[in-house]
Parts: sequence; C-alpha cells; structure tokens
Amino acid sequence: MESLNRLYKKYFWYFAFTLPVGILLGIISMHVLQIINDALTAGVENITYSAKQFFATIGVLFALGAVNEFVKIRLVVNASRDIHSRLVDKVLGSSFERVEKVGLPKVNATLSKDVDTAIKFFQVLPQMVANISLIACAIAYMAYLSLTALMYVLALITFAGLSFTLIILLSRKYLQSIRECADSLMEHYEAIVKGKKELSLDSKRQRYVRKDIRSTLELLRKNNRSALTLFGMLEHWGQFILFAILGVILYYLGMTLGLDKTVVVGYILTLLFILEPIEQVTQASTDLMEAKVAFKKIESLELSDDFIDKEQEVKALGLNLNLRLRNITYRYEAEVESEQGFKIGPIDSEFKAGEATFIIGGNGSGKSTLFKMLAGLYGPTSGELQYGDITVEESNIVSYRECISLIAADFWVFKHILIDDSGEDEKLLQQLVSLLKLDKAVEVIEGKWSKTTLSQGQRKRLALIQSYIEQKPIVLLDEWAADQDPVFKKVFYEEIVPSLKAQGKVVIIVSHDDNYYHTADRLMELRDGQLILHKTNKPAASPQNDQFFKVLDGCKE
Ligand SMILES: Nc1ncnc2c1ncn2[C@@H]1O[C@H](COP(=O)(O)OP(=O)(O)OP(=O)(O)O)[C@@H](O)[C@H]1O
Repeated sequence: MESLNRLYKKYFWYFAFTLPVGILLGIISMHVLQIINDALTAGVENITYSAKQFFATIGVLFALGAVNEFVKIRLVVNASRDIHSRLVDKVLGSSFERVEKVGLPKVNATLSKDVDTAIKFFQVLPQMVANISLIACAIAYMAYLSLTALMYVLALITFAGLSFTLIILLSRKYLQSIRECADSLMEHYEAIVKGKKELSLDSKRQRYVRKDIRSTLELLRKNNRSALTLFGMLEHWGQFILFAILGVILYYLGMTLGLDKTVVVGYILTLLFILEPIEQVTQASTDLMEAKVAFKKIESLELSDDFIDKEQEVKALGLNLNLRLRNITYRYEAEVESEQGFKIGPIDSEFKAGEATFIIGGNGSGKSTLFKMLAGLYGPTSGELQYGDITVEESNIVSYRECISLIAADFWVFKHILIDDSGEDEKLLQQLVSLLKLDKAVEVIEGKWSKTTLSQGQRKRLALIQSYIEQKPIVLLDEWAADQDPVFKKVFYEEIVPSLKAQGKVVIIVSHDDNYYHTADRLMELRDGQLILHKTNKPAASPQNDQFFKVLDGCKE
C-alpha cells in the first residue's frame, strides 16, 4: 500500500481539516435538532429561540458545509491528478523487463480502471469522516437526553456494525475476482482487435475465442451478482436496523423505561436525521473496499517507485567507442518451474566503432534477445558489457542506453520527432524524408509527423529517419530491411549503412539479405545461443554515385 500511504501523507492536512469541521457541523446540527425538539414538545407558542438566531445558526451550518465541500473537491481533483501522474511515472520509471513481464493488457486495465476506483478513496474518506463525526455528535446528544436509552440503542448499533463488517469482508473476495476478470477481459479485447484479420477468416477460431470470452464474462457476472447482492443487502440492512431501533424506542423503551416525551421525540428526530449519513457511511465502506482492492492491484504490478526527474537530461556515456561483450549470458525466467528459460551466451566478442556487423540466425535463435541485452534493456545474467573502457553497470546503465538507437522487430514510431533546433538538422530531416520517398506520405508539421498510420515498410523508414537524426553512437537494427522493396534495400545497405559507419558508429544489423552480406564488415551467426563468426569483409569505404552522401554533403555546406 506504498502508493496509498504516500498520497495519504501528502493530503494528511486535508483529511485533518475535515475532522474538526465534521465535528463542528455535527454539534451545530444537534443544536438545531434540540431547538426543533423543544418547539415540538413545548408547542410553537412557547419557542424561546428567536427566528433570527435560528436562521443565523443554519447560515453558519451552510457556510461550514460549503467550506468542507470546497476542501473535499480540491482533495479529489488533486489526488486524481497525482494518482494518474504517479502511475505514468511508475511505468516510465520501471525497467523494460518488468513492463514486458506485466504486459500491455494489465497495464491498460490498471491505467483505465484501477486509477478511477482508487480515486474513490479520496472522494469518500472526507465524507465518511464528516458523517462519522455527525453520528458521534448524534450519539452524544442522545447520551445527554438519556444514558439508559442510549445503552439499548448502542447495543443495537454495535450489532449492526458487526453485521456490516462481516458483509464487507465477505464482499472482498468477490471484488478481487471481479478485478482479475477485468485483466482477462483486457487480454481478450486486445486479441480480438489485433487478431481481427485471423478471426475474420476462421469461424472455428472465432467460436473458441467467443467461448473463452463468454466464460470470463460468466465468471464476472457471478462475482458481480454476489458482490452487488451483498452491497444491496448492506444498504437495506442498514435502513432496517435504523427503523428497528426506532421501533424499539417507540414500543419498548418509552414504556419500560418510562422515558420522557422530550427524550422519545429527541431520539426519533436524531435517528431520522442521521439516517442519510448512516446510509452514506455504509456506501462509503463498500467504495473504500473497492479502492483498497484497486490500490492493491496497482501495487501488485510491482512497477518502480523511483521518481523520475523529468527535467534532468541524461548524458550519453561517450562517442565512437568499441562495444565489448565479456562472457555475457542472458537467461529468461522459466515459465514452468521444472523447465529452464531460454539462454544465450556466453558470448565474448567485440563490435568496433565504424564497422557494421550483420547477425544471422534461425527463428528463435535469440537475435532479438541479444539486441535487447546489447541495448541495455535486459541486464546480463552473467558477464559484462563494456563500452570503450567503461563497464556498463547499474550506476551508468541509463547513460549507456542514451548511446543506443534501436529499431526492434516490434518498434514504435512516436509522432514527435526528436530533433535539435539547428537549421541543419531540419534540413537533413527534410532531405532524408525525400531520399526515403516519404514526402508524399507524410509531412513534418511543427516537429511532428503529420501521421504515423502508414504501411509497415513506410513506418520503418520513419523510424530509420528518427534513428539517423538522433545521432546515437550505437545503432541496432533488427531486420530493418525485411519489409522494404528492392530500391530501399539498396539505399539501406549501400548508402545508409556506410554513412552510419563513416560517422564512427557501432552498427549491428539482423539481416537475412544474403545479396548484401558483402557490405558487412563481419557476418556472424547466432546458433544455440552462441555467436559464431562466419566471415569478415573489407567493404568499399565510400559508395560510388551516392545520392545519400550527396544529401549529407549538402547539409554540411
Ligand atoms: N519475454 C520472453 N520471456 C521468456 N522467453 C522469451 C521471451 N522472449 C523470447 N523468449 C524466448 O527466447 C527465445 C529467442 O527469442 P528471440 O525473439 O530472441 O528470437 P529471434 O532469434 O529474434 O527469433 P525470430 O527470428 O523469430 O524473430 C525464444 O525461444 C523464446 O521462447
């Protein structure tokens, strides 16, 4: 409950404010009830309290209520903003490995559902404090009217309280199951949207998917039914208990204890007055229980609690240095306990600045895993990564990642283009756009791509432009050319890669384009987790008739 505690501490003063105000509201309300009670029992002709005093009192009641409401609203809106931005910080601050393990559906469900439920905590707690204060004042007033009658009433209230607690505890397991169902539903929704093509072509698969979703929905229905039944019972049970107390006062206490008319009227008035606050407190208890489940769910993702300093710019470790892997291994956690997770390594190799290494390997040989490790997204299980003389470790991993430009197999193109404000970079950007024939597909408007809903090959070209322009010293391209037509393959292997090398970058490419293997300085294969050198080349240093180099030359002018 780390997040809850932190926010609770931050907003402690808001909560602290609602307690005395609630008590004050309770005392004044009881005072107003006492005036009405006196008038009812003594007759309106004998009222001692003036109308002026009466209206002034309820005016104070209104003003205090308004201030309380004002504080409550500020608390809710501020807490809502904080919980949202805290979660974004948590996702951004967590390691790639953790977020990958949690998975998109769970992150989505938390961001969309848990946050709103968690906010209920801040909505209902001040209200609950105010209502409980009011109920406490009502109890004090009833004690003032008759202590003996209060004993009976309190016994009934204690019984009611215990039954409420039992119902709320029973509801907890249903709420937790409802939350689990929300995660599964998110997974199903992701599958039916992303797998729409496959589903449209296969009615058998559709039936399976529908069956799966229906069973989740059925589980959700059952849990919802149980939770809502308990909550509904709670509300009506509260009302029943209150009327039962009124009945006990009317039919038994008045006669057996010989209570005065003022006491009976006072008790009935007070109990009717706190009917709504009691209902609100029972409703709030269920909301608080839901909010607690949501906070628990947020915690269970085990996302980082380290705050990110958004303004702080991280400096890259260095430029034009060699990348060395020293007996490095990486092993995934096993999904089944009896089995071992996939492992690559130990790998001992050096990738030189100004050289391009092509890596080949069969499906599942670990190419993408190796790239994630080279990029510093996966920490090695053993061995170490050295950039120049610097060993990459916990203390400098963030700076190391700043050296990496990665276009992964499942890459993402952000609309915002990260570019220096210098006119040169803008000119280079425009020239790259036309070189890669994207000028008809997209525009650059105020530093953003006009759209990113392009074909896979075109989006990869956008990603390559971003990668080129961000000037990072290590460039990792996972099968970049696989989706490109022959023209762009040629531009890529014969112009772009040599240009990256000419800038002194470490270039590592997963490639299966054997027509262009001769353009690599080294061709390596990942097989059984081992990186094997196949051959070394001496590719031409600068290509002939190079339109791309002309582009770059043009920029330098
Ligand atoms: N997140 C993960 N958790 C556990 N195991 C994984 C994970 N990602 C990949 N693996 C395992 O690692 C192995 C290598 O996967 P990887 O994606 O690195 O291969 P690849 O060589 O890039 O394959 P392809 O050519 O098909 O893209 C696979 O057998 C896979 O089961």
